[in-house]
Amino acid sequence: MKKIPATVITGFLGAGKTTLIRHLIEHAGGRRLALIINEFGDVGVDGALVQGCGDEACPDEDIIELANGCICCTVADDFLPTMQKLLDRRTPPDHIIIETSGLALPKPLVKAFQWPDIRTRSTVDGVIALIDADALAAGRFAHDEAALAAARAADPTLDHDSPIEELFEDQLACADLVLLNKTDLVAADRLAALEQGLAGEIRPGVRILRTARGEIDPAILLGLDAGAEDRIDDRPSHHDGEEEHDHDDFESFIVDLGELAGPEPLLAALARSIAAHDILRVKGFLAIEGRPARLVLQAVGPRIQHHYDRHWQAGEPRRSRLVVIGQSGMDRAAIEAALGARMAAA
Ligand SMILES: Nc1nc2c(ncn2[C@@H]2O[C@H](COP(=O)(O)OP(=O)(O)OP(=O)(O)O)[C@@H](O)[C@H]2O)c(=O)[nH]1
Repeated sequence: MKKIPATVITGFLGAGKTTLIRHLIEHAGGRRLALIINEFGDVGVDGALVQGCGDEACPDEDIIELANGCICCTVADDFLPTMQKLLDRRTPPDHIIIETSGLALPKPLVKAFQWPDIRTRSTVDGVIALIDADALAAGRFAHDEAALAAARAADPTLDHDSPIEELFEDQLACADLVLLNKTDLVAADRLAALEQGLAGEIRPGVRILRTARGEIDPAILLGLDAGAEDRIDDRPSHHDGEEEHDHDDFESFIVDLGELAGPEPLLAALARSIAAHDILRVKGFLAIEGRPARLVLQAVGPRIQHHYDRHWQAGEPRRSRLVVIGQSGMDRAAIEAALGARMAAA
């Protein structure tokens, strides 16, 4: 029996994983894809963005959201049963795409494919790591020596490097292919320097390709035939030997804003909040008075983007909700107040 190939898409918060997957679906070339989408926040924004794109390659029932925290920590409870159900289907998909949350370690997920019931029926075709070239060029993955020294002084038991840098390195070390994405935002000579830097973090033989908006021929991404679960020990991780790890370094919350008269005041407040607090990623949908369509809002670091994607549907509550993800200890109350959040009691 032919094993069903599965591709793991990893990459830090906002690197462009969902955008890449949308492109993949739109250019699937007759393959029937199933998607497993994992998010750190409690609101399934990525699933909602991919759902309803109306593509035959990926009907809505083939898009499965795992929103209960990072997939690397919920493998047994969420991921394995989901895979089993997909593989048990009378007509299983041709290829499974797994989008991990931006904070997930890919290795435990690859390891899950060693589980006997999965191993006989599916294989990891490849781990693809997306890198946000803009964020990398801005030094957002490199550790800040001064901040690390201060954190160590405050907590002498601190046994790891910057959590963002560790994640970044883990995701790269597990990859079979690296996509240096968002190349539209970075000059070509800078990109060459970034590639040189990345070369030291990846396994021998792994290629780095440049992409913008995840536009790449699916034939390059799918069919790597890596069988990654069979060579798991080749993929070093900062968390090797640990029974469990946690994501205590990061946290997320939802800001509920109701319907807005217009987006501008919120966009301005958000820009100020991102500059003032340890916010890494914001995403969600806004309802704007007099507008039949929902406004998608995305912020990755200081860069905020928004566009109307589709009409609010009948019965769908017109409300604005944002997921805010950042470093633990963010001043949630101050951020909520700045954004004008509706408090639960209001
Ligand atoms: N300029 C530019 N923007 C991009 C590119 N790829 C993605 N984006 C934008 O970056 C933002 C985040 O993209 P997503 O595809 O949602 O990123 P993600 O990795 O799925 O995000 P998380 O799931 O939150 O980790 C969105 O506003 C995208 O439109 C790119 O190549 N260039």
